[in-house]
Amino acid sequence: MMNKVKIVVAGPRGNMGKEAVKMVSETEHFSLVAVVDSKHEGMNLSEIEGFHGIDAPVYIDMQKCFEELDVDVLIDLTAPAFGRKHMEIAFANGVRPVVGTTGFTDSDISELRAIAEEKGLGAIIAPNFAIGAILMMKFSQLAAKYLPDVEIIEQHHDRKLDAPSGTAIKTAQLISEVRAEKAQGHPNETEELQGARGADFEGMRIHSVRLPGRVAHQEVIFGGEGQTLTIRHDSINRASFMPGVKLAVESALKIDTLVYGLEHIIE
Ligand SMILES: NC(=O)C1=CN([C@@H]2O[C@H](COP(=O)(O)OP(=O)(O)OC[C@H]3O[C@@H](n4cnc5c(N)ncnc54)[C@H](OP(=O)(O)O)[C@@H]3O)[C@@H](O)[C@H]2O)C=CC1
Ligand SMILES: O=C(O)C1=N[C@H](C(=O)O)C[C@H](O)C1
Repeated sequence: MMNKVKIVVAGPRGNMGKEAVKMVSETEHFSLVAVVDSKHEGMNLSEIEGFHGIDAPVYIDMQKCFEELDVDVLIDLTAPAFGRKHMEIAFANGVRPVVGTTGFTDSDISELRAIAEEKGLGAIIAPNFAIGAILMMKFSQLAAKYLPDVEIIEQHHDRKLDAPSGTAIKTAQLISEVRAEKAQGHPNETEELQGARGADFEGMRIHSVRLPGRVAHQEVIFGGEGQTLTIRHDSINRASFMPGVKLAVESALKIDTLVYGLEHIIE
C-alpha cells in the first residue's frame, strides 16, 4: 500500500486554510498530521468550531511541530508577513513547503530557491492555485505579444492584506517576459488624485479593488487600434483553489527545487 503524504496545514481557521484542511482530510492518500494556528496551542482541531471529527493536534510553534512529528509537506495559507519565515523553518526541518500565501519579493524567491536546492527539497509558491487563473495568465501572456497596451484590474474581498494581489503581480511578470517596457496613456498625463492611474509595473497599470461581497477576480484588458480584448477570471469560492493545492503537494514530492507559479507544474 502507498504511504500517505503527511501534511501540516498552517492557517487552518482562515478562508483558505479551512478548505485545505477539508481537502487533505478527504484525500485518500493524504494524512493531516497537525495544524499550525495563531492560537489554540495544545488543543485538538476537532475541539474547534467547524472542525468536528477532524483529528489533528494544534501547534503555534512551527519548529516544535516539525521536531515532534514526522512531516512531508507544509501547506502554508497564512499572511504575507509569515510566508518566508515559515518556508525557512520547513526547509530547516526537511519539510517541503507548498505556499499559497502571497507577498513574496523577487529576492525572497531567489533566496528561498537557493535554500531548496542546497537541501534538495521540492517547494512550490503559487500566487494562485485555480486552473482558470493560470489559464488567464497564460492567455494574457500570449495576447501581450500582439497587444502590448495592457491594464490589470484585480478585485478581492476587503479582508485581503496585500495589494496588488499576488496574481496581478505574477500576471504582470509573465506579460513582461514578452512585452518591452512601455509607458502607457498620454505622455503628459497627470494624476489629480494620487494613485488614480494605479500601480506602475514597467508601464502596465495595476488597479486593486477591495469590497465586501467579492472573492477573487481579475480582468486583463488589452487595447489596440479600434479594439479591446478582455481576459477575465473569477473565483467565486475557495474550493476553486483546492485541485491546484492537491496537485502542488503531489508535485513538491517529485522535485528538488523551488517552483514559483503553478503554470510550470501544469506544463
Ligand atoms: N494561492 C492562492 O490560490 C490563494 C492565496 N491566498 C493567500 O493566502 C493567504 C491566506 O488567505 P486567506 O485564507 O484569505 O486569509 P485569512 O486571513 O482568512 O486566513 C489566514 C489565517 O492564517 C492565520 N495566521 C496568520 N498568521 C499565522 C501564523 N504566523 N501562524 C499560523 N497561523 C497564522 C490567521 O489567524 P488569525 O486570524 O488568528 O491571525 C488566519 O486564520 C493570503 O496571503 C492570500 O493572499 C488566498 C486565496 C488563494
Ligand atoms: O487573498 C485572496 O483572497 C487571494 N489571494 C491570492 C492573490 O493575492 O492573488 C490569490 C487569489 O487572488 C485570492
